[in-house]
Amino acid sequence: MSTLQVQDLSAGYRRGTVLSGVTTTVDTGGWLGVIGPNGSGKSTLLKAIAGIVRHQGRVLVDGRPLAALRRRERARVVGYAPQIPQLPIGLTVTDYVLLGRTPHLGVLGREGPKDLDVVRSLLERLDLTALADRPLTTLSGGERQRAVLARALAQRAGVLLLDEPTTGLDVGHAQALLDLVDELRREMGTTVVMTLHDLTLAAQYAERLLLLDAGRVAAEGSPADVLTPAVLAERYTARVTVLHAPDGSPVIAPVRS
Ligand SMILES: Nc1ncnc2c1ncn2[C@@H]1O[C@H](COP(=O)(O)OP(=O)(O)OP(=O)(O)O)[C@@H](O)[C@H]1O
Repeated sequence: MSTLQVQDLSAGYRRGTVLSGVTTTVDTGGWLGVIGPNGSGKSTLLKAIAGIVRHQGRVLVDGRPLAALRRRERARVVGYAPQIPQLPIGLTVTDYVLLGRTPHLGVLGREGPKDLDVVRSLLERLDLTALADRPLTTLSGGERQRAVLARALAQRAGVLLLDEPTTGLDVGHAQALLDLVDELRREMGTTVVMTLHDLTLAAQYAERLLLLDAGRVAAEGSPADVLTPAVLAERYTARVTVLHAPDGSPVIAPVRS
C-alpha cells in the first residue's frame, strides 16, 4: 500500500519560487504522468516529493509525512531516478545497481542472495546483462540511463519517481522500460510518478496526467481530457493534431506550418 498525497506544495531555489500550490493524490498502484513545457517545474516537483529540494506544503505516503522519516526509511518508501544523475566513478554496472539495495541491507551492510537476485533480474529485463561488469563511465548514454533506472527499481520502494526515464533510449528500450514499470505497478502495487516529454508515450502508460505551466497545475485528468489540441496550443505554443492509436489512446502529432 502506497498512496501518495501532495498537499499545497511550493518549492524553489535561491532565485525564487518555481512551483506553487500543487495538490494531487496518486492511489496505490496508480501512475501519474507529469507533463508541461520546458522550465514549468516538473523536475522540481519530483525533487520536492523526494525531499531533495526545499519546499512548503506536505508530502504524505499512506498518511505519514515523508519529512518525519529518517533517510534510510524514506529510501524504502520513495525511489527516485533523476534526469541528470551523479554517477560514482570506478563502479561497475552491477555494483552501481546494488547500491539501490542499500536501504534493505542488514546491520553488516552485506548483500544477500535476494539482493543479488533482484539485481540480476533487473539487469536481464533492462538488457544490461552483457554490460554487468563494465565500468559505468564506459557506457553509452542510453545504457547509462538504463543502469540509473535499474538502480531506482532495485530499491523496490512503494513510490517510484521517474524523471524523463526514456531520455536517450531507442523506442524498443523505452517500451521495455515502461512495460517493466507497469509490471511492478500491477504485481507489487508500486505507485508511479513520471515526467515525460513524449506525450504519446505518457498517454499510453500513465492513467492520469498532470500538466504544469509556470509552476502551477494547468490541467489534470485522463490523457484524453488533458491532451486536447486547444490545451496543447495554449500551454506549449505548439501546432499539433491529436490522432488515436488502435487502443484509443491519444497520439500527439506535430503539424508543420
Ligand atoms: N538548481 C537550480 N537552481 C536555480 N534554478 C533552478 C534550479 N533547477 C531548476 N531551476 C529553475 O526552476 C525552473 C523549473 O525547472 P525544472 O527543472 O523543474 O523544469 P522542468 O519542467 O523539469 O524543465 P525541462 O522540461 O526543461 O526539464 C526553471 O526556470 C529552472 O531554470
